[in-house]
Amino acid sequence: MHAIDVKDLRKQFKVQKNREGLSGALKDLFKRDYREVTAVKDISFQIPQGEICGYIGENGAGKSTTIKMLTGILVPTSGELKVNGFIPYKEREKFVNGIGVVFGQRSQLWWDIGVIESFQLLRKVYRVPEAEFKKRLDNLVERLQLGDLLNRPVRKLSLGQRMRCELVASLLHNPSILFLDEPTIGLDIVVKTEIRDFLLEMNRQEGTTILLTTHDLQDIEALCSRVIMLDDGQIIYDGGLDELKTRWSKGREIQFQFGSHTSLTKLQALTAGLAVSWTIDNDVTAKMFVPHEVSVSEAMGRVVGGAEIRDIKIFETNTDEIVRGIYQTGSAEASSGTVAKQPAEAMEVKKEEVASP
Ligand SMILES: Nc1ncnc2c1ncn2[C@@H]1O[C@H](COP(=O)(O)OP(=O)(O)OP(=O)(O)O)[C@@H](O)[C@H]1O
Repeated sequence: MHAIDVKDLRKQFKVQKNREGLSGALKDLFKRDYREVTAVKDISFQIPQGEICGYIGENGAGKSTTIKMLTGILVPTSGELKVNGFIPYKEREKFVNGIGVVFGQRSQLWWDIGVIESFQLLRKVYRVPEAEFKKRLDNLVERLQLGDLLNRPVRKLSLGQRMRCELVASLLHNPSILFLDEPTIGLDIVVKTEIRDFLLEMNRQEGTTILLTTHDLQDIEALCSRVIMLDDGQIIYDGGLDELKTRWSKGREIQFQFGSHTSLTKLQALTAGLAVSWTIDNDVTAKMFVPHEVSVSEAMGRVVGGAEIRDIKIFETNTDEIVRGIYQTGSAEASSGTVAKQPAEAMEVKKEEVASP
């Protein structure tokens, strides 16, 4: 059984149209016009147990709407979804025991009471036996170094401290799937690193499945072996991070430090016939850009065979730049021919939009 199984999932919202001017406002009072916004357009994917998958896309791509459907907050307009074998919006009571959720911009802790009291309340909500709760809490408190924060009210915590508490809160009932929506937003690099290390360790030790939405691609680099990219409600890429880099990076840059004075003419002569380009940094340092269609080893071989080399640096492809490039060009399908599908014809909203509590 997959941890998450989604087939042709779609979500449409009815949004009220506002007519212009005073007469428009008056007309709106008597007869409202609506338009439909399709936030998620018939997407399909499966996530096996124990995987950490990044779910990325520009603002408004449909990430949060998907997470809300997966966690039972929203009812899909059409399509199928199963999380831990349950249909989230139908079987909520059984379902919530197996999942943990952290929304980076919203707290699940009570603002004015001590952290430990919030945890105790959550223990009751999830019906975790006291002994099991204590064992789990001690372990999480140690791993996330929360010791002296437990008695403070949440409103007195820094963002980093609160986020570590949010993680503990989401894990107290030992869920097998964790949904994280922007878990490192606004945090400094030290706390971000602590949280990433903790998540990795938990995934390795306990096999927790994690679906992570983030705008911080370093989160993805640090944690995810797989990434699903959304654009305008559709999946435009689903695969490995390395493959994403290879497929969309334009090439590699290699910096050489030479043993003696060099020049553009000399370097171009060395790589004559290859479609590489050179930039001179100073008398002894230059960068060679090798596009994908040219073999890196052949290009390097030519330079190494024809000049005295002191040092070579190969620059890693920068995921930020690649992903931003894909966003800017609109749909990545244009350049890749990956998963993307055409949206189905608009469908009527058949069910309640928001799941009943
Ligand atoms: N309750 C709602 N009513 C109407 N439209 C909505 C509602 N929720 C989301 N939308 C619309 O659906 C689209 C997808 O929104 P969603 O919040 O899922 O995107 P996102 O990828 O999570 O964006 P962000 O990165 O900004 O959080 C947007 O056009 C948004 O305006």
